[in-house]
Amino acid sequence: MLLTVRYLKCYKHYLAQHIKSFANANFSTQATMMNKGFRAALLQLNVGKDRTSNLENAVDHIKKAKEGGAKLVALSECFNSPYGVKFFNEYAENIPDGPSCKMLSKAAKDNSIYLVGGTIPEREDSKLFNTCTVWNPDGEMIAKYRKMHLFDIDIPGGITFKESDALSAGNELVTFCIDDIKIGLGICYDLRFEELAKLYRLQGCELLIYPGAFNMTTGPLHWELVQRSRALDNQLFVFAISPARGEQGYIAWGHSQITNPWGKVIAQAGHAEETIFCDIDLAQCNEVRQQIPIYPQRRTDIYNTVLAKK
Ligand SMILES: NC(=O)CCC(=O)C(=O)O
Repeated sequence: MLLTVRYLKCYKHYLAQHIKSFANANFSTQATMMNKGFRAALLQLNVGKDRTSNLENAVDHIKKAKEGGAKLVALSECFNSPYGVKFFNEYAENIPDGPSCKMLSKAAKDNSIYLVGGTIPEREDSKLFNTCTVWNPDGEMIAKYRKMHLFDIDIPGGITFKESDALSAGNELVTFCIDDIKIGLGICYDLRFEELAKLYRLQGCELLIYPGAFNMTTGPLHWELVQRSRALDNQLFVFAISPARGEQGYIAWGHSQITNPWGKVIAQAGHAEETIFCDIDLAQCNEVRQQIPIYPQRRTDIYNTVLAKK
């Protein structure tokens, strides 16, 4: 029932978009839309301590991404502030009234794009969250996702990080639609949790977007691998967007990436500031799902029996 309501919501949105775009059609030759797809741009940006310059840099790159034909533009985890437990409180903002959201809304509207606003530290009452917002081409916030799995790890001689010292975890899956394409949201460490991705697949998603910031210990071994795993297991596209690699504080791995439903990496950045563009053909999801039909072949009868005993 819930799924039907969600599908209808997507479909309603799809119809509204098409009626609107038909009315506004200028029959330009710019090929930003394909059959069932769009051009995406992932912005891997330098991030420093000055929030205003981080926001200005993002605005600049969003404009360039639009000029490059992107219909969807996505930013990284903590694109507006340094990533670190000691910084979350200092940089936290109310959503949607804080300066970062104001900028995201305006940038989406000025450029008439869908904008996945990376993440920002969010304050609500006495709690802080690591939160991703999504904006439509009218500058309206259409989704808000709070990181569900907090990044708490301890690798001696590598990295120790405890997000839960400052942040609270979100408790909700969040999706949004572009035309009839359903997109699920996660944030960085969420990538490691296959169950989350599977639930999104079961809700009908064809693309998962994870603003992230892997580190120099786990990044080389796991960043590409976990994305390919989520994409292959669920036969959908995965986008992950990192900040560019800095020189001090938390050093991000970089390598923002787009993986297709075959599990193939189809675009990947280096570690410096860079925008990657990619034309996404969502028809590939159905193609893989038909040719290797693992979903209907799952033995949920067995899985559920075993799980019930746990
Ligand atoms: N920001 C994060 O959640 C980092 C996740 C990470 O680096 C990992 O190894 O997982």
